[in-house]
Formats: sequence, C-alpha cells, structure tokens
Amino acid sequence: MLDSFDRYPLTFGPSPIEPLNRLSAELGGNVELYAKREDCNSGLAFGGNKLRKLEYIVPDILASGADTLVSIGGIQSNHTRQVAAVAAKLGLKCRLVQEDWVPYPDAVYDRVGNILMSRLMGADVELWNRGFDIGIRESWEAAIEDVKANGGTPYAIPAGASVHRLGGLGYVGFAEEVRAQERKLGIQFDYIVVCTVTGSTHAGMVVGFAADGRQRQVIGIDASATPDQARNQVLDIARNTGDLVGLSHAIEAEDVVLMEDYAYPRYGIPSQETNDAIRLCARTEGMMTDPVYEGKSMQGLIDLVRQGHFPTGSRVLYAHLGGVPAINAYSFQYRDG
Ligand SMILES: Cc1ncc(COP(=O)(O)O)c(CNC2(C(=O)O)CC2)c1O
Repeated sequence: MLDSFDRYPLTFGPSPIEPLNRLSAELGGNVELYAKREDCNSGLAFGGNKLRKLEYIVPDILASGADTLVSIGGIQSNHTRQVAAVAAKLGLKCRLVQEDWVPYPDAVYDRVGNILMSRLMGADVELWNRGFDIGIRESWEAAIEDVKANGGTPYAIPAGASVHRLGGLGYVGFAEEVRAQERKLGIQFDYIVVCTVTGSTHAGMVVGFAADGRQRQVIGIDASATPDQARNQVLDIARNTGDLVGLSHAIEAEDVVLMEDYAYPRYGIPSQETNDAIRLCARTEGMMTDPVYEGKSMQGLIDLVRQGHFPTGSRVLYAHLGGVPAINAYSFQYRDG
C-alpha cells in the first residue's frame, strides 16, 4: 500500500510483538493479550508512535529545504520531544510551542520528562498559556510566522503530526507490519487496541487493516476527553489517507470505533482506575505505561476484557505507543507505590 511513498528510517525496524501471559491470566485467561512495542521502536529519545509517522514526513521535510521544524503539544508532549529528536538527528533547528494542556499540581511538571529532553536536544521551547485542543492553534501559526520573520525556513508539523497530509501513512505501514508478523507467528489478531488523541495513529490503522477487512476490529480508546472532535478527526484523516494510498473502498463513519469511557476526569489527568491499570500492567508484565495516554488505553483494554467484550479465545493486540517519560511529571500520583 505504501510502495509509492518514500520513508526515511527513524526506527530500528519492525517493533516487537510479545505475549502478555501474566496479565492475560490475571484477567481470567479467556483472552490472549499481546503487545506491539512501539515504545521500544527507536534509539531517538525513547522512541514512540510519532517516529513511525515522521518516517513518511521527513522526505518531504528534506525536499522542502526547510531549516526549522515547528510543532506543538502540551508541556509534557511526547510528540514534540520526538520532533526535537528528529531535528537533532537531521541537523535542523526546532521550535516547539508547549501549551498548558493539563492543570498540573506537580512542582516539577514543566522541568522533567519530555520537556527536559526537548530542551537538552536543543529545541527552542516556548510556553503558551493556552488550554487543550487537538485542532490547529494560533500559537503554532504565530511560531511559524516568527521563524519566517527571523529569516528561517519553517516546516510546519501539527499536533501529533496528525492532520499533516502524510500523517496517516506510518500506521498504514503498522498494519502491513502486523500482517507480516502474523504470518511468522502463525496467528491472526482479532482486535487491535490503540490510544486515540489527535487521531492519525488510529486513522492509519483503520486504512491499513481495511485491506483485510479488519478496520472495525481497531478499537480506539479516547484519551482526549473530546471524543466527538477526536472521532471526526480520525474519520477525516482516514478518508484522506485512504484516498492517498488508493484504498479500493471508501472509509465509512462506522469504521471508526472509539470508546469514550476511559478519558475521565480530563485530558492529561489519570483517574484511580487509570493508575490501577498502570500498576496492574507494571506488576504482571514489567511493562510501564503513562498516566496521560497508554495508562488510559491499558485501562480500557483491562475493562473490556473484564466486561467480556472480547469473545473467549480472542487474540487482542495492544499497541503500546510510548509516553512513559511523562510519568516523571506525575510522581505525586505514585508516592505510595
Ligand atoms: C504515548 C502516546 N500514545 C498515544 C497518543 C495518541 O496518538 P494520536 O495523537 O496519533 O491519536 C499519543 C499522542 N500524543 C500527543 C503529544 O503531543 O504527545 C499528540 C498528542 C502519545 O504521545
């Protein structure tokens, strides 16, 4: 599906798939859980899902002659950290807008984890007092214009690299990679569970798995807490990406399966159930998840298994998209273990 698109390698190759036997057993043993470890996909600043997306954007960056990557996220954005890493690797400048997406009580929130790494990688990090929104932001547009005003040539990368024209391609490739791994493993996954916020991870998977009729087996767990906006953005990106790769049939609204029940109390703040899920996964598999994104998709996975959502004998692939560096900004949540 992607033969006609250039890819600039930023990852080690196919991310590993591992069985989660102890977690599966802890949840009753009726469903076989596996994880695809996108959190271990690259040596670039702890990796993650944005690097797989950026592999298809970097050729366009290089062709554009830009000298400065400009992107946006919350203060503890994993996406902007990965953009900073790519800029460092390519020898480009990096301008990051970090907005106040989370009302954080932790004193070190704006000094550790992702933003610490972005600063160490040489990014020009500017803080904006603006609340959470997955859409196009004036702060980001202002930064793009400011780079130009100062003689630079910016390359604009939106939040999560999601509404970028090429933003869905990476996770179309994810589906193709899973099919190849399934052939080697001699199994097929009945469901894929993924965290959804700006949407192009989920959207790329919908397009990629539409090739073998599994698009509605991709279950997005909303972590934006703005599910209608997220669902519409996933659908738009999926349709645009489907057109781009020449998918034989149109993506329908019903192809976007998004669970809304786990994003509470709000974007970026974990619930007790999120923290319970983080602990259960850590204590059964030694697999770390974060309180903003993967902790909520893990919470959704665990709850759906407990509800009996997956028929007995189902094989469920959990996409671990990264995010753990942000946990250091939430230490107050876990001081009692
Ligand atoms: C660890 C992790 N898991 C899932 C997601 C959701 O991916 P999408 O944005 O493609 O839906 C993010 C996104 N993070 C954003 C960021 O700024 O870091 C784009 C919101 C993520 O970082």
